[in-house]
Amino acid sequence: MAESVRRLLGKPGAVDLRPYTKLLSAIEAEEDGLRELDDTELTDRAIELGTGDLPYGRDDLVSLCAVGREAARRALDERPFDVQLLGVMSLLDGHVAEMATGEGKTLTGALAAAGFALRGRRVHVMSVNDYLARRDAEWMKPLYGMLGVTVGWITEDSTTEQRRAAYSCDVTYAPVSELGFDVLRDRMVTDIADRVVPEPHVAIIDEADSVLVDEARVPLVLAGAAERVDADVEMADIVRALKPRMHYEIDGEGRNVQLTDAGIDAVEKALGGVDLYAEDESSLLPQVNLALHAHVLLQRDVHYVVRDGEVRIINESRGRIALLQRWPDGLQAAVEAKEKVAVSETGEVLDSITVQSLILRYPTRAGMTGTAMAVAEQLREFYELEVAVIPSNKPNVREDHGTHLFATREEKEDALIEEVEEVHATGRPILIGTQDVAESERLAERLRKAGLECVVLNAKNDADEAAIIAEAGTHGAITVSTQMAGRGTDIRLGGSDMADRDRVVEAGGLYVMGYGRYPSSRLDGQLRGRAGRQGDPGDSVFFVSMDDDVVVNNASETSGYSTDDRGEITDPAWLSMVDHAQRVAEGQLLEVHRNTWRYNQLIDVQRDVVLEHRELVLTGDEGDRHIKKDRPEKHAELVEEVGEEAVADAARLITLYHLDRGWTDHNAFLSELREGIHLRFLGRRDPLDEFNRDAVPVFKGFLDDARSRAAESFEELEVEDGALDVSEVGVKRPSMTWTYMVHDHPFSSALEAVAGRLKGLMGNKGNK
Ligand SMILES: Nc1ncnc2c1ncn2[C@@H]1O[C@H](COP(=O)(O)OP(=O)(O)OP(=O)(O)O)[C@@H](O)[C@H]1O
Repeated sequence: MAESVRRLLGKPGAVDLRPYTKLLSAIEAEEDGLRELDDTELTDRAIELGTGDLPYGRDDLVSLCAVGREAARRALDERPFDVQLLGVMSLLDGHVAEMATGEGKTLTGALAAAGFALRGRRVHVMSVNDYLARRDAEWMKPLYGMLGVTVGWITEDSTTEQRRAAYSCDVTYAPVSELGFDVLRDRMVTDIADRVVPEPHVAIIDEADSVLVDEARVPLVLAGAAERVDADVEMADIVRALKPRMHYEIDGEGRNVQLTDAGIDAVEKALGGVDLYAEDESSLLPQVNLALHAHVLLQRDVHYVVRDGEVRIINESRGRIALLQRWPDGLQAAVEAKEKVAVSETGEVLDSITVQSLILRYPTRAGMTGTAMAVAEQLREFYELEVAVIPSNKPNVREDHGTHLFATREEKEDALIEEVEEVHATGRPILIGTQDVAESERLAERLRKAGLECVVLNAKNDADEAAIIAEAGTHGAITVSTQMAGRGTDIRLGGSDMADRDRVVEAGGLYVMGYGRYPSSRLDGQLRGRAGRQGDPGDSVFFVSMDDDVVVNNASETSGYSTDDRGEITDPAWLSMVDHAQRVAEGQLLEVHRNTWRYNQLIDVQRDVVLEHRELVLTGDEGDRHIKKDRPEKHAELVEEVGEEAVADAARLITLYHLDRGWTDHNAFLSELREGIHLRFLGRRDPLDEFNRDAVPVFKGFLDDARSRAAESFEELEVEDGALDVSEVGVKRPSMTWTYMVHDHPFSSALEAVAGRLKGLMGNKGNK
């Protein structure tokens, strides 16, 4: 079979592309006819395709692709390649299209969005940030216009009116977080007219693996009534004086830390001789633990940077500052105390939604990314999504070399620098991917000492990302970068203007070097994918040492190898051990994801019950009816004085208030319960069972409680100046709300990792 044909059939385990490839010649056959139409006729042709339902029948699908292709050619001066049309068809079937860097996912996504929109579906194209939401919407607007489809976009700064306008378009581009925050705010409205988000239909998710897998667990939070907590600087100073191993121990994966007996003694003494375990000191131990976590597990320039007097979290999978993110509860304040910066605002959590729950609201889901196959199992398990591996337009000629494994980090670094020197001498641009900010700075320093000038890109200067990446393909450039794998700017060979392209191509293209393997092969793949864009030449290679985190934390064996005189371990068995260690790390992340999902499922079920009831109160007379039944005399008395409508309004507001108040309190209870579960887990009971055992009965009386509280408040209502003022009976909504994302909590992930490990151990025993 010819290579070009085989490439179009698809990969084993992925969606079969044959039904799509079969249509390509029919699509092409329509092209000449369409070229003869004027623009209005072309738009009319697109609109005609709007009759009928989804999925498109064969002929309509062919016409849609042909019309879309012609519209893109006219509106954007880009004629979609066959492979992009394969992507469009897989998105329309609700799959995740895996398309390599630079293959034109933006256009692919837009054509699919238009396809859904023409058949009456509202489409939300989810981006990872404001910049991309706006850029992609504006870029694709002429195309949508020619297809008779309206498009809008939302960013963090959008006003309520702008949001409403954007949502009323057929296609709306928005960052995932803003969509989530709008959903949360809508859940709190007391007047239907204040809602902004329409009923969800179709989600097309850009960077799908990162959003659906890496960020799936991130809760988006709506908080109210901001308050300030004082930084516990004293506690931060006390734990700073503790010594590792003597006063505290860190677990093998660096996910948890615990005081030793000597540590407990030292802290008790430093606090003036208290007993940390005494009942009346029960708030002290959690504070010590928070300070200890902040001090030991969260490292500056690895997990966060301090910029402009603020602690800013680094997103692990993207390497960028995670805007709007904070650690939960006291942990954020503990890190701020550690760094001696002002404590940021905190507030009462009104409600939250995980990215995963947000996306599961959409009956139709599809996505695009450069790396999806590696998480195919999770996409199927959590979202019922299949992956369609779309071949590249031009064959990929990048050479992916294996891994060089060294005994120590020093030997790895020496070998890497030697290789940089050699490759640099040929003029090839080099991109070195590091794991964290501190590492990128240390490596850059060593390169400079060796006379190799380089540019560093990490979370500290991520604002310069576009400019740095644009020039990373310049002749002789050396760029050291943390995992800034997200999309945005291409690395063009020969620099941004490609002036020197021929010389760089001649030299062999971009040379990508990984300074250590990432905790997932997907991140490795994203780094490799920086080279070999659109058929460019390029190479990729990884340098690993036995003391890299991914090896130390996950390898079953770490001694007994032999090395050559440069310290390199060439035995293939040890090289496969590195792959194995990475798979163990991936497995752990999956287990954490699964566990969090299980917790959230129960919470989601309870939330749905509340929301369903809330909807009846908001849109109907449920609140008034209940109150009338529970407090008939008071009800009649007030109706007499102010009329039915005013009483029904007050009953609605009071009932909504008590439902929301109750939910906020229940939420706080659930998160406390979950945090506390790990203590009970030490008693070897399944934490999830424990959680359910406690969370279910507490929720049982929820609606009844809210109802009786509403009745009590109603009883106290008084008529003043001929009107009812519900704020007089304590019905006050937060004067302002604010939104943020909760960053992964080391406690719970530690707990979940332990749970996963134990389960693994038990499983192994069972197999013997
Ligand atoms: N059919 C086409 N013909 C010509 N140029 C195209 C076509 N499709 C896309 N392009 C161009 O290819 C470049 C990459 O497109 P885009 O940014 O959408 O890629 P991507 O797949 O999202 O890449 P990344 O993974 O880096 O984000 C853009 O400059 C775009 O204009």
